[in-house]
Amino acid sequence: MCDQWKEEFEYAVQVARAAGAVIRKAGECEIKVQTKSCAVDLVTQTDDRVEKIIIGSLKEQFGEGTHCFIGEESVSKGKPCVFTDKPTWIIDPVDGTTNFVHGFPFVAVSIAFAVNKKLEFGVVYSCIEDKMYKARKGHGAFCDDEQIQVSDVKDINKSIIISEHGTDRSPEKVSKIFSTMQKILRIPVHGLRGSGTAATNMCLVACGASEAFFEIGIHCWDIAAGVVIVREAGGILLDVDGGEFDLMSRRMVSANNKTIADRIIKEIEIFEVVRDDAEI
Ligand SMILES: O=P(O)(O)O[C@H]1[C@H](O)[C@@H](O)[C@H](O)[C@@H](O)[C@@H]1O
Ligand SMILES: [Mg+2]
Repeated sequence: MCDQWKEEFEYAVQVARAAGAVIRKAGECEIKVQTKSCAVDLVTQTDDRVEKIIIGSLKEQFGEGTHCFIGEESVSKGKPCVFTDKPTWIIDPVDGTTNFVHGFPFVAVSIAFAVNKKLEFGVVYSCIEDKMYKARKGHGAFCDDEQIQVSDVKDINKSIIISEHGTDRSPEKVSKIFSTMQKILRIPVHGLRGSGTAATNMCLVACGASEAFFEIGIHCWDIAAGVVIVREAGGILLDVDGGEFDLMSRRMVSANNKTIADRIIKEIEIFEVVRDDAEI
């Protein structure tokens, strides 16, 4: 029983590695860029192609009927984002599409698996760096074959904090995001960072390179795999108001410990976002 989902986990690692190879290869050719919700929300043929490869191989391996799939590109094409109790794969084929387009070298494949709405495992393949982050509930978190752990820093003044500004550039949101960043810088913290991929940002918290990553506006596919990796590395997840973390809420603080999380939360200026599972 304790080894439940081991086969799915190991297969997800293989699929993520193969998907990463496709992304690397595609990055060597001309990239045709299109936009989704706005002029800075980029998508490429590679995003679509890689999502089809991942979902296709998972369906072939585990059968179509019993497993459900939430994939960034399928949802952006109108597939409802419904999170049920059924075994569900949550996939971001190319996390860091803007980085991919620009040759900025942080791009990740993110694959998570949940049952009864509880995340069982997560795989984040940072494919340009060639680093495979993975974690299964109760089995620890790893980068390649090395076990990873969050940092033990409790003093916010000795921390590096990660955040991102996302693709919504409405003046009210941009000003809240930057006001929060200013307040955090002035605590002061050692530094503020952002890799351009939420999945990778979470792995940076999990391996102790950063004490916390927070963002409002991310989607479940950006962070689902990272959630398991952070938890299994000893870290915590909270909502941006300090309440319980909710995968569909598009709000998240991941941190090495509660002291750091609470201190960051004090500074976050919250703005409204539409939930991933909202009925539209
Ligand atoms: O590259 P994506 O899969 O679209 O994910 C991005 C997201 O769109 C952006 O809002 C976040 O700030 C980035 O950290 C994501 O990973
Ligand atoms: Mg993403």
